[in-house]
This record gives sequence, structure tokens and C-alpha cells, in this order.
Amino acid sequence: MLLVHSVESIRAAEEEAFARTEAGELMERASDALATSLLRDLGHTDGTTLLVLAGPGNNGGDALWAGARLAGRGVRVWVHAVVPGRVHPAGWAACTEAGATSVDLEGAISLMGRVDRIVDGVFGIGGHPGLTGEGLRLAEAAERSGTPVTSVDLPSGLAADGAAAHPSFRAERTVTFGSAKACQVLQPAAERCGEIDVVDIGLHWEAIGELGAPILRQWEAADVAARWPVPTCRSDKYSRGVVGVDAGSATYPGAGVLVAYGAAYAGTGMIRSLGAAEVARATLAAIPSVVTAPGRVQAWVVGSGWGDRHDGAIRLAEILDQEVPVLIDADGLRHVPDVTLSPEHLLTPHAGELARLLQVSRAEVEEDPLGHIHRAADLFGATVLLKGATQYVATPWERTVDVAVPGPGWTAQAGSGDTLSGVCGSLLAAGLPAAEAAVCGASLQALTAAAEPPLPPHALAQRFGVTLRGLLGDR
Ligand SMILES: NC(=O)C1=CN([C@@H]2O[C@H](COP(=O)(O)OP(=O)(O)OC[C@H]3O[C@@H](n4cnc5c(N)ncnc54)[C@H](O)[C@@H]3O)[C@@H](O)[C@H]2O)[C@@H](O)CC1
Ligand SMILES: [K+]
Repeated sequence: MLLVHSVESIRAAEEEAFARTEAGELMERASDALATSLLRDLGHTDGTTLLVLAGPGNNGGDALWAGARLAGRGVRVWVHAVVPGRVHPAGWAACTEAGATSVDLEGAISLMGRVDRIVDGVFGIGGHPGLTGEGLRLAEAAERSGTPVTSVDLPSGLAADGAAAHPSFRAERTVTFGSAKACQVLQPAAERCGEIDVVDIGLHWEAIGELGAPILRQWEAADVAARWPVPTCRSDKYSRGVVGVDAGSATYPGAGVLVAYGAAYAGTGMIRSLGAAEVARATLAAIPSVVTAPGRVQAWVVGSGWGDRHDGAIRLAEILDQEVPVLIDADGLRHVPDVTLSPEHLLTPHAGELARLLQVSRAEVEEDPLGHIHRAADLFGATVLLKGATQYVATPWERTVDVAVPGPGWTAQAGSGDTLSGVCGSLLAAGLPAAEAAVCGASLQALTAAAEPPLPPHALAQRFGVTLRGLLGDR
């Protein structure tokens, strides 16, 4: 699991670390790790070449000290001070004394495409988002040259805490210090960061109180495998969980069928299709093991394909009265302001639906997904999964948001949300807490889509077992 801290937290943890370390020790750890990473990527020192772009702050300092180490080891290093006259003085002296050659802007640009690697040490967590002027010229020239870029801490130009792809460097690798940053896991910014190496520089998160909690937890496949409920020799359909589905309608019967596909192929114990008669009939025809008689239900999936069902609020209240976990999706979400929810209830809006719930514009949600998902979770008291290119899960009053394993854009199609609801519903019925059910469900869908050619949602669901077998190994 990749933990992401905010700039505010990193600054606080750095302050705490400065107080108990020698001056310059943190920068030494950072630049040592950067130099090691550069050496690994260069492969060897003899005859290899490096262009260091150093900005005015400590990010430039890191780059310069690493450049000094490599120049000392025989790498041919050129160095450019991006803001003339404003450069980390000790780092600059060390780098040039170790043999690096100083070049001006035009010199730096003309070297791009001819050196083996470029070090982007222009701005780090102190950078204002969006490069302009010479910084932008350098970033564009570097990208055009095709020479691989190692960014120091983050690609200069990105906002460390944000998801936006501001004008910035595009890195092949980012060597980041103390903690991953939000821009390295949230799209579209993350795709400008390349491979992420997180370097431990000795920050003590527990020493800074609440600020020490990460803002994001980026889940990886192994984390999903560790949480996935695997049946044992003592399992029966009830211990594995019964999912009740009231989704779809006479107008949109497919939604209810797709929810059942998601639950069935994620391995649920039993599915009860308890919505419109048309949906139950269609579901039974597709999946013969589905039961259409009422009975015990351990988690509900409701709302998708309801359309403008006139009794939606009453039906939702009735289901909530049963006091088992409930996943509320799509058309069910419009009734959320009228009912009382708790963290075991899972809302699964996409950006447009979240905007409607919070009475803001979709653009506002897309601009600040984290802020809005927190707001929704706190306002409604429920767990929220925000679907989209990056899938976030927030729990009411908790600082840390979970981010599902990312997947390809193929799942952006009608019906994907319905099968996803089914997967999450099956995990809720198996007893996973709502946040884990949401993030594991979204990750399973993403991992499956990443491994398969484009498939319609019901066919993708049929491949869940292959993904699970790969994830779970011998478990
Ligand atoms: N303080 C330390 O000892 C450590 C800091 N670390 C490094 O230090 C970085 C943070 O250093 P700083 O706080 O000095 O910040 P930066 O090095 O990110 O840059 C800050 C400077 O750039 C200027 N600036 C920012 N955006 C600009 C823009 N778009 N155009 C023109 N000027 C701009 C600011 O006014 C400021 O002078 C981290 O990202 C990391 O690389 C690491 O070495 C770990 C230890
Ligand atoms: K940088």
C-alpha cells in the first residue's frame, strides 16, 4: 500500500526531523538516494552523461548534490541554474567543484537529446503549480527530446497535493522523499510522474499527531488479495453472504441483471433478485442460481436502473430498516438526502452524481475530488466510493481516503457501475467493512479490465475468477 501525505504533513514532519538531526542531514539522505537511482538508470559511470536542471530552492539542492556525487564518480555532468542568481549555494559549489560544467538556457536545451538522462530539480513541494517562461521551455524541450527525465520529489510544475496535469515536466522516474505525494497517484497528474521511488529520509509520522495520518492510501493488488474473503472448508452460502438486489426496472431491466453478474462472478454465496418482476425474470434466465423468493439478505444493492421510480424513497427506507449493509447506486442516490445513513452504507456515485448530491457543478467535483468526497461522507454519514478514472473511497470523519488499484479506461461504459455494485455488494454480504468492500470491488474490476481485451460488463464479470486466481494464488 502506497501511503500519501500532504505537503502540510511533510513540512511538519521535516520540521520535527530538523530538530533532531544535523543540519543538511535530510538533504544528504535525499540526494544520496537520488544519486543511487540515477546511477542505476545510467547503468554505469564511464562515458555516461547527465544534464542537471536546478531551481532556486532545496529541490535544486537535492539535484545539485546528486550531480556532484555522479560527477565525482566520472559521469559527465552539465548543470543549468534555472533562475539565474538563485540557486542552492552549497549544492552549486559542490557540483561545479566536482567537475560539472555550467550551461545557460540555450546550452541546456541543445544538450537535450544528446545526454543519457535529465534531472528535473526545478521545483519540488515549494513550487507554484504550472510552469511558465523558461521553466516551461525546458520542460517542453526535454519532453520533445525523448531523453528520459528523473524528477526530484515530483515533476516540476505539478501541484504536489493535486490531481491536475498542470504544465510540467514528464518524468520517466520520480524519486520522492519521505512519502508519496497525491499527484503521483491521482490522474491525470500521475501519468506525468513515471515510476515512483519513495525514499525513506527518516520522517517520524507518529511524532506530529493527527497530521501524521496519510491523506491517501493507494491500494496495490497484494492488499486486495490480503482482504479478499476466501471460503474455507466450513463455509456455506450464508457464511459467504447473501446479496439482495433491488436494481433495474421494467424500463431498465439490464441494470439488475448486471448487478447479479457482478455478485455471482465475484463469488457470492447467494443472490436474491427482489426488485421488479421483469428484472427477476431476466436475471433468472441469465443466471439460474439466482433466487427470486424473499428471505434472508446480508447486504443489499439498490438503485441502479430504477429510473424515476415513484416509490424509491419508501423502498430505500424499508431496506435501510433491515439494518444490514446497503449499497446505494445511481437513481437510488437521489433519495439519499431523505434518509438516515451510517458508515456501513455505501454510496457509489460517479462525479456527476456526487455533484448532484452536493449541489455543486461536476467541474467543481473534478477539480477537487478529495474535498468533495470527504464532504459527502461527512454530510451523509455514509461511506462513499467515487467512481471514475481514479476511484476514491472515503469513510465519514476519517482523514485518509483509500484509492483503488487503477485500471484502463475500457470500463468507462454503460453497465460497468452495475457490475461493480454487484461485486461490492457480495463483499459487503461476506462481512467486509464498507470501505474495504468498495476498494476491493473497484480494484478487482480494474485489474480484470487491465488483463483482458475490451469486454462488455457482463463478459468482464465472467473473467473475475481468472483475476482472483492470479491474486489469491494458493489461498
Ligand atoms: N528542506 C530539506 O532539508 C529537505 C527538502 N527536500 C527537498 O526540498 C524541496 C522543497 O524545497 P523548497 O521549500 O526550497 O521548495 P522548492 O525547491 O520546491 O522551490 C521553492 C522556490 O521556488 C520558487 N518558485 C516556486 N514555484 C515557482 C515558479 N513557478 N516560478 C518561479 N519560482 C518559483 C519559490 O518562490 C521558492 O523560492 C522538496 O521538494 C525536496 O526536493 C529534501 O531534500 C528533503 C529535505
Ligand atoms: K522536481
